[in-house]
Amino acid sequence: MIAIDGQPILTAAQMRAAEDAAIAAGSSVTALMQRAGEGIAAATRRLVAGAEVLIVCGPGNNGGDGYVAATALAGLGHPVRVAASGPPKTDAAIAARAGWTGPIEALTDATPAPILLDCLFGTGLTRPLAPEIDAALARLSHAARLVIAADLPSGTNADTAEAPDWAKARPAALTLALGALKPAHGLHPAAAACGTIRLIDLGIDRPDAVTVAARPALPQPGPASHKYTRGMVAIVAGAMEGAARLAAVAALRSGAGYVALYGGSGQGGPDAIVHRPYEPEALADERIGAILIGPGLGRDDEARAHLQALIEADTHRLVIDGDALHLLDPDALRRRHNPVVLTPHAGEFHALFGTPDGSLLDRARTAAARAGVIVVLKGPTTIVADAARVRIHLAGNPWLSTAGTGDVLAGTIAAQLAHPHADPMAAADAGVWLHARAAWIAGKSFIADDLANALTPARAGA
Ligand SMILES: NC(=O)C1=CN([C@@H]2O[C@H](COP(=O)(O)OP(=O)(O)OC[C@H]3O[C@@H](n4cnc5c(N)ncnc54)[C@H](O)[C@@H]3O)[C@@H](O)[C@H]2O)[C@@H](O)CC1
Ligand SMILES: Nc1ncnc2c1ncn2[C@@H]1O[C@H](COP(=O)(O)OP(=O)(O)O)[C@@H](O)[C@H]1O
Ligand SMILES: [K+]
Repeated sequence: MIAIDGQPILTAAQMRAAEDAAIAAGSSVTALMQRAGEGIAAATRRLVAGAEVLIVCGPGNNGGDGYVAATALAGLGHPVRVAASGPPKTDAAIAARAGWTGPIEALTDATPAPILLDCLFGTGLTRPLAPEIDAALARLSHAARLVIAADLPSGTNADTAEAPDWAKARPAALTLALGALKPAHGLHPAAAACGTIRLIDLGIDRPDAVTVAARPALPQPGPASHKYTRGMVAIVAGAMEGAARLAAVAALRSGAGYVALYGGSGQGGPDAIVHRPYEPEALADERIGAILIGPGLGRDDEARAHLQALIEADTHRLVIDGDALHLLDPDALRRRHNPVVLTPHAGEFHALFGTPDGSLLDRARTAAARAGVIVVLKGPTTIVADAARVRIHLAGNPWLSTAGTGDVLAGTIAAQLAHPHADPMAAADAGVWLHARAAWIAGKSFIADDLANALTPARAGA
């Protein structure tokens, strides 16, 4: 059982292909199932302190994992019962079922136990749960002290992240992803139904274009550093200066060496922020590493002109956020040479790109490919994508749902992007990671100013 940072995420079809490749290379479904079932048994035993476990088994290989886990737990003297929705149908599950010598109850009248181990369906789900199965899981999960899901809470669609009613009402305490994570482990509503997620590694080779974000490697200042080598951020201020100031504080506290606000009243905020009048020539300064436009910019003609000038000048890396996303033609970005990061929330993303096919992960990647940019699609799970890669961030928390936290994120990303030689995708990733870390440091009921301030300890600990 291992932590999920940096781990690949595979769709159900990719998982089947990876499993087929492992089998072609000499493994077998039975061997993989043995490893999965034993891993589930070991993780369960560690968590439940001797309490009785009811394992519910379905007809496919998820059920097969359950029979292996039941046999392993019983072999260790752990109290365990098994209930099934019907007979096993795959060869490996039939063999696993044959290894279990205890009784098998019918799912619909099984008596509950303190621990429910859910092995009914995993990635092979082909249709929503029948009402009597959902009802049985609702009854057994409510009566249990703890629910553990094998691979996914049964009834979850691995790719779209739709979740069944029983699991939305009674999330698992622990979900053990088998072989690799699936999109549903990261995307809501399914992610909330999974509880804590851990991986049981089955030794299968997996593509890594889509992964859970890992802890970033952040540059540290050295003896030769000065303010420009740490990265200079320019922020275009507009109608609501407070938003641009929040972004400026965030940029400074997350590692930028120099932050200047262009335009606005020239006042307010910490003295470390430099105020300058808005002049296109000033923004051509070669020492600027990245320019942020959008927080509090307004949506009038002046704002539109400022955005257009920056996009056309193509002299610097850009972060485009907030109001600027409402003024943007994403297709115009394709002509640019310097990297661009867009930071839309779901509504802004929809207004910019409509609803491309597929899961949120596919949509973010499709949009990034269309505009030739890096997309940071913000939400309870934040997705960072370029045309080829997707990183998902699960570490934020719901206290971030307060005004101004998006401005803080934009400034944090701009600071990472401004660092000389920063890889743009890694910079966007690092920004989201630092922002989430700051949210945990800021505690509960924080305001965006507290979050920006918490970036100092977040950056210090990274
Ligand atoms: N991918 C891998 O490398 C491994 C996968 N394993 C397990 O295998 C699982 C996938 O196994 P399967 O492909 O057999 O699929 P599942 O065991 O998830 O379920 C498929 C079975 O359920 C039936 N079914 C699907 N939706 C249903 C519904 N709504 N109501 C009633 N019946 C329904 C199908 O007809 C089929 O018989 C994984 O989730 C994992 O638990 C492990 O055993 C070993 C390694
Ligand atoms: N329920 C939530 N759980 C986790 N993160 C959230 C949640 N709601 C919002 N966030 C995060 O808070 C930030 C909000 O940004 P945004 O929507 O632009 O707000 P604003 O424009 O008010 O600053 C994003 O980083 C988003 O991922
Ligand atoms: K399951």
